[in-house]
Amino acid sequence: MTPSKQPEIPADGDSPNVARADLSTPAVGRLSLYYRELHRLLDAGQMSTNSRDLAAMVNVSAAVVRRDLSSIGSVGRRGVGYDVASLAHHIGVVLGSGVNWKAVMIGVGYLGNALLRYRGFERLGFSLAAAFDTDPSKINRVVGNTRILAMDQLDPVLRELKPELAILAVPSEEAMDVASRVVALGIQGILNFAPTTLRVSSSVAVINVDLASELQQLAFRIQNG
Ligand SMILES: NC(=O)c1ccc[n+]([C@@H]2O[C@H](COP(=O)([O-])OP(=O)(O)OC[C@H]3O[C@@H](n4cnc5c(N)ncnc54)[C@H](O)[C@@H]3O)[C@@H](O)[C@H]2O)c1
Repeated sequence: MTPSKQPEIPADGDSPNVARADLSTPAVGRLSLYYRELHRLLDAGQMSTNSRDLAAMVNVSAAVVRRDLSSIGSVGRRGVGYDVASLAHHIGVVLGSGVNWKAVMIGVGYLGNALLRYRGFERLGFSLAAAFDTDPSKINRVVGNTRILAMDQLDPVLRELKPELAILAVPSEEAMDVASRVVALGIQGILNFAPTTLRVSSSVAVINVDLASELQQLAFRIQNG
C-alpha cells in the first residue's frame, strides 16, 4: 500500500456529508466503479486501500479519487488510506445501495432474458420483482428468479408491488407507450435500453443505455488516436 500525498482521514458514521444533487453524473459513475472495486477487494480479504491503488483500478488519477471521495465526506488517513469495508458502505449509502430497490423488467427478449439471469443486481440492492411481456408463449415462464407476466397484469401488479424502477427492453416503437404506462403507475426511474428518446415528466429519472453508441464512440477514439 502506498501512502498518498494528501492527508487521508477516515470518515465516520453512515450519513454521507454531501449534497447528493451536487454530484456530477461522471462522479456518480466513478463512485459506482470504486464501489465495485472495493467489494472485489473485500471478497479478496483486503482490509485497506488508498487513493493511488483505487485510481489504478478504475483508470483515473489519484487526485480524482481523493476529490470524489472527499466530496462525499470520505477522507483517507495518511499512510493508512481507507478502510475498505467502511468506504464501500459509505459509498453504498450515497449511491442508495443501502436501500432495497424494486425493479420490474418490461420486455423479455434476448436482452431482457440476459438481464433477468444476471445475479449482480441483487448485491447492489436491486430486486427484479416481476417481468412483463406481450408474447403469450413467454407468460408464466420463470427466468432467473423472476416470473414473466402478461402486460394486462401490469396495472394491478405495479399497484401492489410499488416498484420504484422499470427496465425497458422492448422494441423502440413500443418504448414510449410502455414508459407512459409505468410512469402513470408510479415508477420513478427508468433504465431504457430501447434506442429511442423517452419523453416523460422531468420528475422521472431516465438513464439510457446504448451499447451501439458506446461502440461508435470507441471506434471514434481509435480512429482519432
Ligand atoms: N441498449 C443497448 O445497448 C441494446 C442492446 C441490444 C438491444 N437493445 C434494444 O433493446 C430492446 C430489446 O432488444 P432484444 O434484442 O431483447 O429484442 P427482442 O425482440 O428479443 O425482445 C423484445 C421483447 O419485448 C416484447 N415486447 C414487445 N412489445 C412489448 C410491449 N409493448 N410490452 C411488453 N413487451 C413487449 C417482445 O415480445 C419481446 O419478448 C430493443 O429496443 C433493442 O433495440 C439495446
